[in-house]
Amino acid sequence: MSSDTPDTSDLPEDTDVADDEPEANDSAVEEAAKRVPSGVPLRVEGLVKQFGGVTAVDGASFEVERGSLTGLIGPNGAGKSTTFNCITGVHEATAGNIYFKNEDITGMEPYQIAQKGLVRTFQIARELGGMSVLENLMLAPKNQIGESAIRSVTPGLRGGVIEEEAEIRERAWETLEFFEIEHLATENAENLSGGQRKLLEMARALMTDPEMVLLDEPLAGVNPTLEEKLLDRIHRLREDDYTFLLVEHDMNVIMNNCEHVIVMHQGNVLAEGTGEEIRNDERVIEAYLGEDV
Ligand SMILES: Nc1ncnc2c1ncn2[C@@H]1O[C@H](COP(=O)(O)OP(=O)(O)OP(=O)(O)O)[C@@H](O)[C@H]1O
Repeated sequence: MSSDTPDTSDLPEDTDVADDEPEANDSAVEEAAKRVPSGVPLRVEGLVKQFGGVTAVDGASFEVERGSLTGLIGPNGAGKSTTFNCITGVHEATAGNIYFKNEDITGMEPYQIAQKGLVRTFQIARELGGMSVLENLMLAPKNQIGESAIRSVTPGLRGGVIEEEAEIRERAWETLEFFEIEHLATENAENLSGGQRKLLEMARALMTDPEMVLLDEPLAGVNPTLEEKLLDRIHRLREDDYTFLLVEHDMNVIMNNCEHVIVMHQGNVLAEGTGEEIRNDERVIEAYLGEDV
Protein backbone atom coordinates (compact mmCIF):
# COMPACT_ATOMS: atom_id res chain seq x y z
CA MET A 1 0.00 0.00 0.00
CA SER A 2 1.41 3.36 -0.97
CA SER A 3 2.23 5.67 1.88
CA ASP A 4 1.77 8.69 -0.30
CA THR A 5 -1.83 8.07 -1.19
CA PRO A 6 -4.02 9.93 1.26
CA ASP A 7 -6.97 7.95 2.57
CA THR A 8 -9.93 10.30 2.38
CA SER A 9 -12.54 7.65 3.08
CA ASP A 10 -12.90 8.86 6.64
CA LEU A 11 -13.35 12.51 5.89
CA PRO A 12 -16.08 13.97 8.06
CA GLU A 13 -19.36 14.68 6.24
CA ASP A 14 -19.08 18.40 6.69
CA THR A 15 -15.76 18.72 4.85
CA ASP A 16 -15.91 20.61 1.62
CA VAL A 17 -14.78 17.69 -0.48
CA ALA A 18 -17.66 17.40 -2.91
CA ASP A 19 -18.08 16.60 -6.56
CA ASP A 20 -19.78 19.89 -7.27
CA GLU A 21 -17.00 22.06 -5.83
CA PRO A 22 -15.75 24.66 -8.27
CA GLU A 23 -12.56 23.63 -10.01
CA ALA A 24 -10.68 26.58 -8.57
CA ASN A 25 -10.92 24.86 -5.19
CA ASP A 26 -9.49 21.58 -6.36
CA SER A 27 -5.92 22.20 -5.30
CA ALA A 28 -7.04 23.51 -1.92
CA VAL A 29 -9.16 20.40 -1.48
CA GLU A 30 -6.26 18.19 -2.47
CA GLU A 31 -4.07 19.98 0.03
CA ALA A 32 -6.70 19.52 2.73
CA ALA A 33 -7.06 15.85 1.85
CA LYS A 34 -3.31 15.40 2.19
CA ARG A 35 -3.52 16.72 5.71
CA VAL A 36 -6.33 14.36 6.69
CA PRO A 37 -4.83 11.10 7.84
CA SER A 38 -6.64 7.81 7.98
CA GLY A 39 -9.40 7.40 10.54
CA VAL A 40 -7.29 4.58 11.94
CA PRO A 41 -3.76 5.95 12.17
CA LEU A 42 -2.37 2.87 13.92
CA ARG A 43 -3.06 -0.73 12.98
CA VAL A 44 -1.21 -3.65 14.54
CA GLU A 45 -1.66 -6.98 12.80
CA GLY A 46 -0.56 -10.31 14.23
CA LEU A 47 2.37 -8.83 16.14
CA VAL A 48 4.79 -11.38 17.55
CA LYS A 49 7.91 -10.62 19.56
CA GLN A 50 10.13 -13.32 20.94
CA PHE A 51 13.18 -12.89 23.12
CA GLY A 52 15.00 -16.20 22.81
CA GLY A 53 12.51 -18.71 24.16
CA VAL A 54 10.22 -16.05 25.68
CA THR A 55 7.24 -14.97 23.62
CA ALA A 56 6.45 -11.51 24.93
CA VAL A 57 3.85 -10.67 22.26
CA ASP A 58 1.98 -13.51 20.66
CA GLY A 59 -0.07 -12.42 17.66
CA ALA A 60 -1.63 -9.19 18.97
CA SER A 61 -3.90 -7.27 16.59
CA PHE A 62 -5.67 -3.98 17.27
CA GLU A 63 -6.43 -0.56 15.84
CA VAL A 64 -6.34 2.91 17.31
CA GLU A 65 -8.81 5.53 16.09
CA ARG A 66 -7.59 8.92 15.04
CA GLY A 67 -8.11 11.55 17.72
CA SER A 68 -8.81 8.97 20.41
CA LEU A 69 -7.34 8.41 23.82
CA THR A 70 -7.11 4.63 23.82
CA GLY A 71 -6.00 2.67 26.84
CA LEU A 72 -3.76 -0.40 26.63
CA ILE A 73 -4.01 -2.40 29.81
CA GLY A 74 -3.22 -5.87 31.06
CA PRO A 75 -1.67 -7.68 34.00
CA ASN A 76 2.07 -7.54 34.61
CA GLY A 77 3.98 -9.26 31.83
CA ALA A 78 1.05 -9.09 29.38
CA GLY A 79 3.28 -7.61 26.68
CA LYS A 80 2.25 -3.95 26.73
CA SER A 81 5.72 -2.39 26.88
CA THR A 82 7.06 -4.81 24.30
CA THR A 83 4.18 -3.88 22.00
CA PHE A 84 5.03 -0.19 22.47
CA ASN A 85 8.66 -0.91 21.72
CA CYS A 86 7.79 -2.80 18.54
CA ILE A 87 5.43 -0.06 17.35
CA THR A 88 8.06 2.63 17.84
CA GLY A 89 10.90 0.61 16.32
CA VAL A 90 12.85 0.08 19.53
CA HIS A 91 12.39 -3.69 19.11
CA GLU A 92 12.27 -5.50 15.82
CA ALA A 93 9.06 -7.53 15.53
CA THR A 94 9.56 -11.28 15.09
CA ALA A 95 6.41 -11.44 12.95
CA GLY A 96 3.37 -9.37 12.09
CA ASN A 97 2.93 -5.88 10.71
CA ILE A 98 2.44 -2.38 12.03
CA TYR A 99 0.76 0.26 9.90
CA PHE A 100 0.78 3.97 10.65
CA LYS A 101 -1.53 6.04 8.46
CA ASN A 102 -1.80 3.05 6.12
CA GLU A 103 1.93 2.78 5.67
CA ASP A 104 3.74 -0.36 6.76
CA ILE A 105 6.28 0.88 9.30
CA THR A 106 7.37 -2.58 10.46
CA GLY A 107 11.14 -2.74 10.77
CA MET A 108 11.70 1.00 10.45
CA GLU A 109 14.14 2.76 12.77
CA PRO A 110 12.70 4.78 15.68
CA TYR A 111 13.80 8.09 14.10
CA GLN A 112 12.08 7.19 10.83
CA ILE A 113 8.87 6.36 12.68
CA ALA A 114 9.15 9.62 14.63
CA GLN A 115 9.54 11.48 11.35
CA LYS A 116 6.22 10.06 10.28
CA GLY A 117 4.57 11.53 13.36
CA LEU A 118 4.47 8.57 15.74
CA VAL A 119 6.45 9.02 18.95
CA ARG A 120 6.61 7.73 22.46
CA THR A 121 7.69 9.49 25.58
CA PHE A 122 11.09 8.55 26.93
CA GLN A 123 12.50 9.02 30.38
CA ILE A 124 14.94 11.90 30.47
CA ALA A 125 18.30 10.25 29.85
CA ARG A 126 21.13 10.90 32.27
CA GLU A 127 23.07 13.04 29.84
CA LEU A 128 20.07 15.30 29.38
CA GLY A 129 19.61 15.64 33.13
CA GLY A 130 22.48 18.09 33.28
CA MET A 131 20.88 20.34 30.70
CA SER A 132 18.24 22.94 31.32
CA VAL A 133 14.59 22.25 30.67
CA LEU A 134 14.65 24.68 27.74
CA GLU A 135 17.70 22.97 26.23
CA ASN A 136 15.98 19.62 26.63
CA LEU A 137 13.06 20.86 24.60
CA MET A 138 15.20 22.49 21.95
CA LEU A 139 17.18 19.28 21.45
CA ALA A 140 14.11 17.07 21.20
CA PRO A 141 13.31 17.67 17.52
CA LYS A 142 16.93 17.19 16.54
CA ASN A 143 17.32 14.01 18.56
CA GLN A 144 14.12 12.38 17.46
CA ILE A 145 13.63 13.67 13.97
CA GLY A 146 17.09 14.37 12.65
CA GLU A 147 18.28 17.84 11.81
CA SER A 148 17.66 17.49 8.11
CA ALA A 149 13.98 16.91 8.52
CA ILE A 150 12.74 19.00 11.38
CA ARG A 151 9.08 19.50 10.70
CA SER A 152 7.30 22.67 11.57
CA VAL A 153 5.34 22.50 14.77
CA THR A 154 3.02 25.30 13.82
CA PRO A 155 -0.53 24.00 13.38
CA GLY A 156 -1.46 24.00 9.71
CA LEU A 157 2.14 23.97 8.61
CA ARG A 158 2.88 20.34 9.36
CA GLY A 159 5.40 18.95 6.95
CA GLY A 160 7.16 22.25 6.51
CA VAL A 161 10.76 22.65 7.48
CA ILE A 162 12.19 24.92 10.09
CA GLU A 163 15.88 25.36 10.45
CA GLU A 164 16.24 28.52 12.46
CA GLU A 165 17.08 27.97 16.06
CA ALA A 166 14.93 30.98 16.89
CA GLU A 167 11.85 29.18 15.69
CA ILE A 168 12.64 26.10 17.70
CA ARG A 169 13.27 28.29 20.72
CA GLU A 170 9.93 30.04 20.25
CA ARG A 171 8.16 26.72 19.94
CA ALA A 172 9.95 25.47 23.05
CA TRP A 173 8.64 28.46 25.01
CA GLU A 174 5.12 27.88 23.70
CA THR A 175 5.35 24.27 24.80
CA LEU A 176 6.63 25.27 28.24
CA GLU A 177 3.73 27.67 28.57
CA PHE A 178 1.27 25.04 27.44
CA PHE A 179 2.42 22.84 30.32
CA GLU A 180 2.81 25.84 32.64
CA ILE A 181 6.45 25.02 33.38
CA GLU A 182 8.02 28.11 31.85
CA HIS A 183 9.28 29.07 35.31
CA LEU A 184 11.45 25.93 35.12
CA ALA A 185 13.06 26.85 31.79
CA THR A 186 16.55 27.38 33.20
CA GLU A 187 16.36 24.61 35.79
CA ASN A 188 18.52 21.55 35.29
CA ALA A 189 16.29 18.66 34.28
CA GLU A 190 17.82 16.48 37.01
CA ASN A 191 16.46 18.86 39.65
CA LEU A 192 12.85 18.41 38.60
CA SER A 193 10.36 16.49 40.70
CA GLY A 194 9.06 13.19 39.36
CA GLY A 195 5.86 14.83 38.18
CA GLN A 196 7.66 17.75 36.55
CA ARG A 197 9.86 15.25 34.71
CA LYS A 198 6.78 13.58 33.32
CA LEU A 199 5.58 16.94 32.02
CA LEU A 200 8.99 17.53 30.45
CA GLU A 201 8.97 14.08 28.83
CA MET A 202 5.60 14.82 27.31
CA ALA A 203 6.70 18.30 26.25
CA ARG A 204 9.80 16.81 24.55
CA ALA A 205 7.60 14.40 22.61
CA LEU A 206 5.38 17.26 21.46
CA MET A 207 8.37 19.23 20.21
CA THR A 208 8.70 16.66 17.43
CA ASP A 209 5.24 17.63 16.12
CA PRO A 210 3.73 14.17 16.38
CA GLU A 211 0.29 13.11 15.25
CA MET A 212 0.24 10.19 17.64
CA VAL A 213 1.89 9.80 21.03
CA LEU A 214 2.41 6.54 22.92
CA LEU A 215 2.43 7.13 26.65
CA ASP A 216 3.92 4.42 28.88
CA GLU A 217 2.71 5.05 32.41
CA PRO A 218 2.93 8.83 32.18
CA LEU A 219 1.34 9.25 35.59
CA ALA A 220 3.52 6.91 37.62
CA GLY A 221 4.77 8.78 40.66
CA VAL A 222 2.92 11.96 39.73
CA ASN A 223 1.07 13.83 42.47
CA PRO A 224 -2.69 14.41 42.05
CA THR A 225 -2.32 18.08 41.06
CA LEU A 226 0.19 17.38 38.30
CA GLU A 227 -1.77 14.29 37.28
CA GLU A 228 -4.82 16.45 36.73
CA LYS A 229 -2.76 18.92 34.72
CA LEU A 230 -1.20 16.21 32.56
CA LEU A 231 -4.56 14.61 31.84
CA ASP A 232 -6.07 17.99 31.07
CA ARG A 233 -3.31 18.69 28.54
CA ILE A 234 -3.75 15.25 26.96
CA HIS A 235 -7.47 15.93 26.50
CA ARG A 236 -6.80 19.38 25.06
CA LEU A 237 -4.31 17.95 22.59
CA ARG A 238 -6.76 15.23 21.67
CA GLU A 239 -9.37 17.83 20.85
CA ASP A 240 -6.70 19.27 18.59
CA ASP A 241 -6.65 15.94 16.71
CA TYR A 242 -3.69 14.29 18.38
CA THR A 243 -4.07 10.56 18.98
CA PHE A 244 -2.92 8.89 22.19
CA LEU A 245 -2.30 5.29 23.19
CA LEU A 246 -1.86 5.04 26.92
CA VAL A 247 -0.41 2.23 29.05
CA GLU A 248 -1.44 2.87 32.62
CA HIS A 249 -1.83 0.63 35.64
CA ASP A 250 -4.24 2.94 37.45
CA MET A 251 -7.62 1.60 36.37
CA ASN A 252 -9.45 4.71 37.51
CA VAL A 253 -7.36 6.79 35.14
CA ILE A 254 -8.11 4.40 32.29
CA MET A 255 -11.82 4.15 33.04
CA ASN A 256 -12.28 7.89 33.52
CA ASN A 257 -10.30 9.07 30.53
CA CYS A 258 -10.16 6.47 27.74
CA GLU A 259 -13.12 6.01 25.45
CA HIS A 260 -11.69 2.74 24.19
CA VAL A 261 -9.70 0.16 26.10
CA ILE A 262 -7.64 -2.73 24.74
CA VAL A 263 -6.80 -5.49 27.19
CA MET A 264 -3.69 -7.59 26.63
CA HIS A 265 -3.07 -10.89 28.32
CA GLN A 266 -0.23 -13.33 27.70
CA GLY A 267 0.93 -11.40 24.65
CA ASN A 268 -2.40 -11.24 22.91
CA VAL A 269 -5.48 -9.04 22.87
CA LEU A 270 -7.99 -10.53 25.27
CA ALA A 271 -10.79 -7.98 24.98
CA GLU A 272 -11.63 -4.51 23.69
CA GLY A 273 -14.38 -2.04 24.39
CA THR A 274 -15.45 0.87 26.50
CA GLY A 275 -14.28 1.04 30.08
CA GLU A 276 -17.69 -0.16 31.22
CA GLU A 277 -17.61 -3.14 28.86
CA ILE A 278 -14.11 -4.06 29.96
CA ARG A 279 -14.94 -3.71 33.62
CA ASN A 280 -17.76 -6.24 33.25
CA ASP A 281 -15.95 -8.67 30.97
CA GLU A 282 -15.55 -12.00 32.76
CA ARG A 283 -12.38 -12.85 30.81
CA VAL A 284 -10.77 -9.60 31.89
CA ILE A 285 -11.75 -10.07 35.51
CA GLU A 286 -10.31 -13.58 35.41
CA ALA A 287 -7.08 -12.41 33.78
CA TYR A 288 -6.51 -9.89 36.51
CA LEU A 289 -7.52 -12.43 39.18
CA GLY A 290 -8.70 -10.11 41.87
CA GLU A 291 -6.95 -6.94 40.77
CA ASP A 292 -9.35 -4.04 41.03
CA VAL A 293 -10.58 -3.60 37.46
N1 LIG B 1 14.28 -7.80 26.71
C1 LIG B 1 13.61 -8.88 27.15
N2 LIG B 1 14.20 -10.08 27.22
C2 LIG B 1 13.54 -11.17 27.63
N3 LIG B 1 12.24 -11.16 28.02
C3 LIG B 1 11.60 -9.99 27.98
C4 LIG B 1 12.23 -8.79 27.54
N4 LIG B 1 11.33 -7.77 27.60
C5 LIG B 1 10.20 -8.32 28.07
N5 LIG B 1 10.35 -9.63 28.28
C6 LIG B 1 9.32 -10.56 28.78
O1 LIG B 1 8.19 -10.43 27.94
C7 LIG B 1 7.01 -10.48 28.70
C8 LIG B 1 6.19 -9.22 28.47
O2 LIG B 1 6.88 -8.13 29.07
P1 LIG B 1 6.37 -6.64 28.95
O3 LIG B 1 7.34 -5.79 29.71
O4 LIG B 1 6.12 -6.31 27.55
O5 LIG B 1 4.99 -6.71 29.72
P2 LIG B 1 4.10 -5.53 30.31
O6 LIG B 1 2.70 -5.87 30.01
O7 LIG B 1 4.60 -4.23 29.86
O8 LIG B 1 4.37 -5.72 31.87
P3 LIG B 1 4.34 -4.65 33.07
O9 LIG B 1 2.93 -4.18 33.19
O10 LIG B 1 4.76 -5.46 34.24
O11 LIG B 1 5.31 -3.56 32.73
C9 LIG B 1 7.41 -10.71 30.13
O12 LIG B 1 7.36 -12.08 30.40
C10 LIG B 1 8.84 -10.21 30.16
O13 LIG B 1 9.59 -10.88 31.15
